[in-house]
Amino acid sequence: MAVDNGTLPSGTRDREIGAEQAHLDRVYRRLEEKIHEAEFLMHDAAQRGQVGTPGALAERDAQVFRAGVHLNRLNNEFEDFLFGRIDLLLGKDGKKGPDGAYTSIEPADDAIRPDGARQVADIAETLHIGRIGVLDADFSPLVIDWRAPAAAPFYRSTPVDPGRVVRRRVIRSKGRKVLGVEDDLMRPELTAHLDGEELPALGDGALMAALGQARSHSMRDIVASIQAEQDLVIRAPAASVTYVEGGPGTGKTAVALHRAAYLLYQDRRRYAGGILIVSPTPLLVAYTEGVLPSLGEEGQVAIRAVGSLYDQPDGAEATVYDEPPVARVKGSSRMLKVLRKAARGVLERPDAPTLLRVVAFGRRLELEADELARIRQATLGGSAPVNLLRPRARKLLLDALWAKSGSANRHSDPELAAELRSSFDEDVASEDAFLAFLDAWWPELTPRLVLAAMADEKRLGRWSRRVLNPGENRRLARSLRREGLSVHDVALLDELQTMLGTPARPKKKRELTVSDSWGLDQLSGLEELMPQREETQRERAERLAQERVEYAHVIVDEAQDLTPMQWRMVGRRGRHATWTVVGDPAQSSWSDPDEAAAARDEALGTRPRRRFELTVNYRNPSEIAELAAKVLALAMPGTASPKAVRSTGVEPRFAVVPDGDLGASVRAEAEALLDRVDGTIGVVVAMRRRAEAARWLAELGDRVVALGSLEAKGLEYDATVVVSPAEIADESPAGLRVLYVALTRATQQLTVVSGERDEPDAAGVPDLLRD
Ligand SMILES: Nc1ncnc2c1ncn2[C@@H]1O[C@H](COP(=O)(O)OP(=O)(O)OP(=O)(O)O)[C@@H](O)[C@H]1O
Repeated sequence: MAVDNGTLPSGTRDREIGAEQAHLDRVYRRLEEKIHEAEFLMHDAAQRGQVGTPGALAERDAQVFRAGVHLNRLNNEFEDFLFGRIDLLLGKDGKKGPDGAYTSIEPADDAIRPDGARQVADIAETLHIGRIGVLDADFSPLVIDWRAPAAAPFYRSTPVDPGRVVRRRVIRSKGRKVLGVEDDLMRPELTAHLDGEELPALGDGALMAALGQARSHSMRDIVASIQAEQDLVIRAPAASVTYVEGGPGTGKTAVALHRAAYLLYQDRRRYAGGILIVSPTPLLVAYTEGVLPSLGEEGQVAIRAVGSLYDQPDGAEATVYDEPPVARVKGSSRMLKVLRKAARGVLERPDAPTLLRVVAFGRRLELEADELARIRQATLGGSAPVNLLRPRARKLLLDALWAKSGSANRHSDPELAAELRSSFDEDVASEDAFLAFLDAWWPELTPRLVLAAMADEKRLGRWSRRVLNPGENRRLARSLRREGLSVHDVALLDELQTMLGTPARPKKKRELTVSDSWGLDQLSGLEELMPQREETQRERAERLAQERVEYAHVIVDEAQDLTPMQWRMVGRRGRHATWTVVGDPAQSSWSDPDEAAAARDEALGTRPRRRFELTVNYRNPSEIAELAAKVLALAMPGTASPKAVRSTGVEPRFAVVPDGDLGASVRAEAEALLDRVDGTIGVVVAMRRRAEAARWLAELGDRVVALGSLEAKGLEYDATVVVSPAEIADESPAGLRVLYVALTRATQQLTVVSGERDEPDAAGVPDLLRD
């Protein structure tokens, strides 16, 4: 095989790029034809509109909508629209699938022949892979959608198990221009010919090219370089629970996002119910938000931070992080018992009315405090949602007043007696005094109201007796008195919403949009180029959350971090869903992983699990991965680190700061890194130093970001500065695991800054990072 190690004729690269350019030109010509088809459709639809019957008008609207979306999409110049190519040997059975490609994975027995000492073969099929599929006018595939079965060998083939693939090529293009190609040979020993010419291989391979690129503040898709073990997860059937574990940088988040796009492609009808991706922080949501649109999927997927899963009526967002001891209480399933008592006990307010006085049948009737308390207790028996018990409370009040009125024995005839009772009820229940009393005595409760009541330490103490100790009770009440919602409060609010229930109200009918009226059945021909919805991802997420619907598939990223209460909240959104759960126990910031695992199992129910493991670290160079492994050995002895796939030759740097001068030193280290890397720099500090660190770095521009250790979850930077490992490790019972997360965020360079507390040695290496 002709490999480009400097020996290939100089024109080979230009010729190969020229061939790909010719193919891309052909694809664009075909796309232009499709634009004309779409324009024709719009024109035709406008004509139909003139007919004027309601049916014709609706049809016109639908057609104009579809054609408009279609045009829009086609007119967009996709970066990397076409990104891959595979050159394949003849298949075993010579059969073609619906996309026009041969279906066999294995080569035919005589595909490879000996030729003296060499093995030779002819390329029987060349497929181009892209973000969406495009068929030529004769239905031959010009571009295969990356999610189609025929594209799977592009990802699955390896030199150990090449199947029919001889050469895998990644094509770099921008708009209509091919910029370069990177080849990987799956059968390097083979001399293969295409159209009589020997097949050359150019470049160092696409993966290394992708991994070496500078990072920005948005994650990129990895569609051109998905690796075989990742592809297995992405294409796993969506039955029950797909469970994926892997260390830092193994591509769990990337795989989860590509899986969402794959599932939609596979079964759009099934996932019309929506896919929910739960992410640990708003920062990670912002970082990953662009990946699905780049894969051609937006509308059906909602990416939400776990702290904004429950929509506040006032649109408030949870921004506060609780101190670890408080977070531990709020996240624990012990809170369930406390919340149940609070949701009911909150009706006993100090300012609740203690006397009901009405006039009925000309008599004054009264119910006093102890009678009212008995009625409340009788109403609250059982576990029905409190807000739904108001009609029952009203009924029991009327019963008690009726008994007091002495009218029960006025008639022996049951019909007359019933009539009298009903006119009594009508009289009393329409009386202003009764209505005002009911509103004050049994108001409609909101989760925020109950949480606010729990801020009163004495009342909370009554509800948490024998569940929380006095110290926990005090800290919890104090945290609820503070301004702003914490991330952990959100799961409590969501639980309370379930306990309180929402009284039935007349429903506002959602406006029927064109895309709703146009069923998926009716799509034809052009759909490979069209998104199905006009809503953006964010709008869709907001609408789904507002309607509090359940989802058809739930993907949980950084699953190791969900607390038991958060698992309950997420579980309620996927009671009938299939699930993909990705995580790494070694990165868990939750202090009691066993309790969280039990809650996870409860949320996922008895659905069978299919487990996958990702084993290769694509983020950190080996120099950084080796340092992080020392903390892993302390945090989770016996756990294997993922293998780093590359090395940069740059060892981590250790800096020691005389106490008191931390800010200036950290700023100097970050500034130095600005010259050494092209992309972003993350400075990770203990949570309590977040605000301070933002001030230290304020003038360094937007390539530098200050992060609390918990906020660093899932993110990555070209370079990181980790400030005082000991401070991060001491901050919570899960501190060593949080430090492990902090140390594994860099793609190029790492600087560790230590203070006295870190006990650095002469070389500046802190105690925690020494052998
Ligand atoms: N096949 C691949 N080709 C190119 N880049 C890849 C590939 N797989 C992963 N990466 C890159 O490696 C980095 C780490 O991926 P990702 O963030 O998905 O890992 P993770 O397992 O979620 O990490 P963590 O557990 O630390 O959050 C990302 O920049 C991602 O784009």
